[in-house]
Amino acid sequence: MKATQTTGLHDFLERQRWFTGKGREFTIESAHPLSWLSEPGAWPAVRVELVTVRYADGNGTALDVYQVPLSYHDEPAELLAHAAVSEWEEPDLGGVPVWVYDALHDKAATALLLHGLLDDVVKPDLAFHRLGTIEVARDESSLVLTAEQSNTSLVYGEDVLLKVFRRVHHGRNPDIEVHEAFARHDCGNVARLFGWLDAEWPDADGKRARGDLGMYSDFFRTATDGWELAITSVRDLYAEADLHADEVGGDFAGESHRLGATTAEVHADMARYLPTGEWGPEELTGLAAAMRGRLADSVAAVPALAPYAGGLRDAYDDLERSVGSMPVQHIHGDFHLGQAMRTVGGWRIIDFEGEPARAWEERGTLDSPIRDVAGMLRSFDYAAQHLLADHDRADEHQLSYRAAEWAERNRSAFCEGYGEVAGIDPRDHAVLLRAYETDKAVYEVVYEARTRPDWIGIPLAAVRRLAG
Ligand SMILES: Nc1ncnc2c1ncn2[C@@H]1O[C@H](COP(=O)(O)OP(=O)(O)O)[C@@H](O)[C@H]1O
Ligand SMILES: O=P(O)(O)O[C@H]1O[C@H](CO)[C@@H](O[C@H]2O[C@H](CO)[C@@H](O)[C@H](O)[C@H]2O)[C@H](O)[C@H]1O
Repeated sequence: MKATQTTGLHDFLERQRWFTGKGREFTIESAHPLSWLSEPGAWPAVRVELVTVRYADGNGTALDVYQVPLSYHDEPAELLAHAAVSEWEEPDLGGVPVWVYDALHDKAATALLLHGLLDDVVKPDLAFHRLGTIEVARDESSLVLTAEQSNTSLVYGEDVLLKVFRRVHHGRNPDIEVHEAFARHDCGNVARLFGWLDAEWPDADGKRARGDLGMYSDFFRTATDGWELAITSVRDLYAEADLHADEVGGDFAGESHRLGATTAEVHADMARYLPTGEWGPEELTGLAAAMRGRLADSVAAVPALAPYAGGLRDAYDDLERSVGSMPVQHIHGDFHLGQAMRTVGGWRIIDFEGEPARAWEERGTLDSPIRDVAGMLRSFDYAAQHLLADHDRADEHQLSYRAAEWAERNRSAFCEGYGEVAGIDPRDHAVLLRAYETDKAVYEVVYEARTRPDWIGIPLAAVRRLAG
């Protein structure tokens, strides 16, 4: 690879929100091009590069593979200046100078990603898979969604969303796995899957294997996400200093109740159509050990956790001692208010990729649905507390009291809604719920320390409460 291509890709990655290696020293190990999506001789020439990044830390053994769809132009494309990657001489295009852009911002290139699906395109190392018919015009142009995220999503017209996975892995992507099972069995509550793109590329040992690159689904054009709705309700409550949560106009408890019911339906469908299992004492010991391990790593990363470590470990000891056995199944894995979209037809759940910090091999493994319930309960706490954290008002007794009241009301409503569908209120699994909530709050302390230090007080307050 020419030095200019390496440098260009290196600098481009560093500028991207989805690049998880920001702040770490890294080199571009290789860039593996997949087949051209464009016709020979056509400009722009378009293909996906799979870029392997090697990090200098961890003895230089840590590798990530990023998907970078590129469009190569034979002259500068002024309208794409914001999406410029670099310029170099491209050997696969006869060595001519090319101006290279992020293809996801280039409408001529994204058209090929739509046509690939509509025409069931198959190339030696990549294939588009379509499920049923899709109501979309061939010439519908695309827009990149601006929401902060770890992948890149495009919307074609008003109805078709293409989520391009940035960090790619061999094997099935759990987001596609869940959406495919739901689509094949006609389940509601999630976006309808229209299809996906997968590809084959060599891994670090040179072995070829397949992995998923993108997922096409329904776009909820008029939906608002649960986090936005919840914090509007919290703002209303703070504005009405003398009223209780159930007395103000923006009371959210009805929505929380319905979200609980929807969550239970999604869990029931995952249990029906995807693998399930049962964990006995051995697996529960393993689960408690994993939670203790995560706590130890987190204390090392964020020493502010240390005073609570003993109390937090009690939650894991209780789990190991008293749970005995439990059913496990596919779950969401990173469930919070931002993963629930309120449409006119009710709540829809998105993004089944699991926790971003979790090793890929662990994602999509079976777990208790109580982990998701715990995730959402933590989210109600966040929604209630975040305005106090933003304005440094956590010490105002009256507001803190109101925040706790809002969180409790909505956590309760969610559990009741869940229990009405599942037949058992998740709060009846108190030991399990406490252990999972503790595990999530510990994860959040590290997440906030790294990404939003001003918010670290939110999970730390929960840690204090959970440590007893
Ligand atoms: N089907 C959808 N309809 C409407 N908006 C969506 C849909 N899926 C995702 N979004 C929007 O895109 C954002 C990021 O999506 P998500 O699947 O969570 O991506 P990531 O895995 O990168 O976090 C969401 O917060 C939501 O605002
Ligand atoms: O949405 P992602 O899969 O990228 O999840 C990560 O980012 C979330 C933040 O957006 C983070 O969630 C935490 O903050 C939320 C408010 O912004 C709150 O509702 C969640 O309860 C809290 O955990 C999530 O943990 C992280 O994995």
